[in-house]
Amino acid sequence: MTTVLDSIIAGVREDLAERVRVRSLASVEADARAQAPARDALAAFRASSEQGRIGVISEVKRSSPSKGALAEIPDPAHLANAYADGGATAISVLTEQRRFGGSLTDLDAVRAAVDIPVLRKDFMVEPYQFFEARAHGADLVLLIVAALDDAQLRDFHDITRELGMTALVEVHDAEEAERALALDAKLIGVNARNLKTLEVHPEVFGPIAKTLPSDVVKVAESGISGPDDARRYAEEGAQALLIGEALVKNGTPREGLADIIRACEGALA
Ligand SMILES: O=P(O)(O)OC[C@@H](O)[C@@H](O)c1c[nH]c2ccccc12
Repeated sequence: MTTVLDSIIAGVREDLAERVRVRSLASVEADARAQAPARDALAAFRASSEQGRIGVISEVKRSSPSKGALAEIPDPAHLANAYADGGATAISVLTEQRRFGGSLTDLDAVRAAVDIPVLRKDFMVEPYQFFEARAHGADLVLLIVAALDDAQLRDFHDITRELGMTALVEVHDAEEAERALALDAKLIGVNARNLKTLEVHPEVFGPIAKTLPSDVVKVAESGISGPDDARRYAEEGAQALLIGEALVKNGTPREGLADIIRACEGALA
């Protein structure tokens, strides 16, 4: 059966083939290696949680396969500044075009606007994309365990680290969490949205988080609609949250984000 994830990845591969045709791997890799060093995102998350403060990865996302159009975001740099001012630890920029309305141009704009770590959020299926991410100034990339086999996971995790970036390794269940731990991943996201069905199941976070070692930064992802959901995740062991929709649809994202962070005070496990 073809899942949503499969069909997204088919589109990502087509778009990628076009970029590879225009620009060689060697050229992108040279550009990646010429960048200033990536920011240490893991240190930023750890510092935040040591201060008893929830980390937030605030997302720049125009649309999604589950919700359709969310927000126009004519000026991603402006939104990124609001996120940074509101206390974001990092900013996630969707670069997938067909379903999420993102681009590498958005990544460039956000990178130029803020100093905090930036995540290139895409469906990473070829080494080329990792060099591309670094060439565009990304500090973090996403590795979706459900989309990759163990050999790919290891290879891509190695490339990520070799380029000085941090991988946010995304899991949906206990078995995927095991595969993430086998990589020695230190930043693990539990996505409450099943990428095969697009349903959100917030109850998956707590039990998986409990099985993760204490040196792993645990990120709760998807469906966080506001301060109450955020606080619940903090109480269940989240050190960081990944929030898209609720922030892009908030007319005052800086304040919305600050409210979420405030709501988690005193709740971190
Ligand atoms: O907009 P939300 O429900 O706050 O979700 C954000 C984020 O978790 C979601 O965009 C996401 C999580 N993992 C992904 C993988 C690919 C694309 C998108 C995602």
